[in-house]
Amino acid sequence: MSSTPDMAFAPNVQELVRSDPSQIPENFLVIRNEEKGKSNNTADTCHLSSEIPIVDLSLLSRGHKEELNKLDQACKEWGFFQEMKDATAKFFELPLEEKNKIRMLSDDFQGYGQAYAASQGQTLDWSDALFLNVYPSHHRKLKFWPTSPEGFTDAIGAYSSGVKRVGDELLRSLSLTLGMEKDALLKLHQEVVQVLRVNYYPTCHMPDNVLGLSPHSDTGTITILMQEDNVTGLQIRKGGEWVPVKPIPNALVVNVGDVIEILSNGKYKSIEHRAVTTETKARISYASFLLPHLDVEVEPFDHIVEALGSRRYKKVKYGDYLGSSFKGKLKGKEHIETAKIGS
Ligand SMILES: O=C(O)CCC(=O)C(=O)O
Ligand SMILES: [Fe+2]
Repeated sequence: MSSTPDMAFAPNVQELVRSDPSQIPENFLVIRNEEKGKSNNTADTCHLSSEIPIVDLSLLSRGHKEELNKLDQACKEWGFFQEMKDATAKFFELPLEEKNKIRMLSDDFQGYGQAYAASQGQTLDWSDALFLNVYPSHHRKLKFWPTSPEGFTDAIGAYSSGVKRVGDELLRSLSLTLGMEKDALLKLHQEVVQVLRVNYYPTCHMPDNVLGLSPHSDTGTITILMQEDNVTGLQIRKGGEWVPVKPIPNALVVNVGDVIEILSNGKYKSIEHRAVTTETKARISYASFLLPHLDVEVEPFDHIVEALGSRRYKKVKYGDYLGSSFKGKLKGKEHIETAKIGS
């Protein structure tokens, strides 16, 4: 996985706001046509948030004693979730030159910087990010891991191991839901690749004129997102509307990614989502992307194709699919069109 972000034209957003909170450089300005005349940052669409399904993880594997034990373990990692939040907040408060010690380089997407600054002239997102490979462990490049504040590396490790357990459990449940034996998806992945992206969204004095993160779907299998409890920023597109996903304390948000859409032959669609900023509160979110090994060939399952009557997606090598997604700017659900038959 590699990208070529050219940080020369993508400024650090946190620093921009720190130096002059009233300036918004032109290349960040977006025209949000779809919301003419109303602000989606406010509460007017919040009631829709209640339609987002809430799944109690402990019920997913009811009856499987062994699974329950594993979940119990995963939930005990909850303390590590708070440690992760505390350490991350301290990291982002460090001076820029300190954070830049682990900045993204042009030949790797890992580190601290502005992800998806893919080409000059594109609209930029109002956020900075820390991007790290966490699993398999031998993918970790520790030179990009923050050494300050002290203990941050351990906090990331503990948090990611909790997320991994939850992720394995979700993949087992999804296998059953897709009509297969419970380890089918885990086997298909060969080894589940887990990548962490910590997003930092500074405040913006004109939040309706920028986007924290442009609309996109995640290219992996599922994404497990931890949000802060006290500020809403994530929105999902549902029935043509942007619906805010209000944080629920101690709950993780699970997004279905493009890989599930392909494997399920479109039965489950990847979720289009974006992040908005607010005028008064900076926001941090923690996205753990679970992906197949890059060599895995992803194509619709035969039994689902037979049931639906036609094959709608091509076979794609996951590494190629992911690699080409890094080349352009995030654009809604455009990327998955390249995997559709007839495209
Ligand atoms: O900040 C959020 O809630 C969304 C993050 C996200 O979509 C991503 O990192 O892919
Ligand atoms: Fe996302």
